[in-house]
Amino acid sequence: MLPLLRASPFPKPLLRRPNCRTFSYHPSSSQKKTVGGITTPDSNLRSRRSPRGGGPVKIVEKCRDLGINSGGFYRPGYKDGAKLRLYMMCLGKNWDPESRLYEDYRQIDGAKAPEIPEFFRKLVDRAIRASHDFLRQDYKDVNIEDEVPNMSPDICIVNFYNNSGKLGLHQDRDESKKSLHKGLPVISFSLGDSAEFLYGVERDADNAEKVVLESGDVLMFGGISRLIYHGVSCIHPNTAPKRLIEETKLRPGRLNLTFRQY
Ligand SMILES: O=C(O)CCC(=O)C(=O)O
Ligand SMILES: [Fe+2]
Repeated sequence: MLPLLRASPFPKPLLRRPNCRTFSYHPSSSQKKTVGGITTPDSNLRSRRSPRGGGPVKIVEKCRDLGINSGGFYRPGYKDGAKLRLYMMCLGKNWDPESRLYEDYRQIDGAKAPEIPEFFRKLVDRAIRASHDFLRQDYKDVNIEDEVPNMSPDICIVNFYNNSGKLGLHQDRDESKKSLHKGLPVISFSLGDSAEFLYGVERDADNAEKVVLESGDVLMFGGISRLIYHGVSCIHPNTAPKRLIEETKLRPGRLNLTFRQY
């Protein structure tokens, strides 16, 4: 269970239902689907090894490398002592699920957060540009900068879910007021097994929208959707691309990287 959320200190319009939109683009099926509230553009994350050196294999290898060193993966807990159903590692800044604060040194072992690798930042940049191209092409009436404002990530939270992993509905709202007010997007990369991702204007899992995030999908929520409730209801076992597993020996489960700007 997530701790109770405080009343929002942020302007109401960020949560207004009529303006919530989702654009979802699944490059694997060449299908463009509008599902209402968030953006998932083509990310180049599906190509085996991107020519510019930022493909999924390299991301998994980098996360593994960082994950076993200082500041690497651990199983975080909430205030009430319950453990999250995932392993987490923070890059750039540490985020503590118990206090909901960003800190230089994490509570569990005093480790400093490793730097965000430069090629991760480049991938984020490319994903933002891809989403702008996508919006320009298919949603001529939207203001691109309002929908997906540009941002430069200084936080990356890396989660690893095994096959029984999940994450309750929550808002990402611990970044600076300025960042939230501007609607700077949360940009999420999914690798490995697919996940059922829930989202909605309210914290109500029964009535939340659903989208399956596959390996290689990028999902963004910014602008008016920045404070959308979201979570992972389940992982679909054995759905990771075979090649990715063969090349990385990634264990069963799902790796997710979310980037934000504090
Ligand atoms: O794993 C995901 O897709 C979501 C992760 C998330 O919401 C978070 O880290 O705040
Ligand atoms: Fe989140």
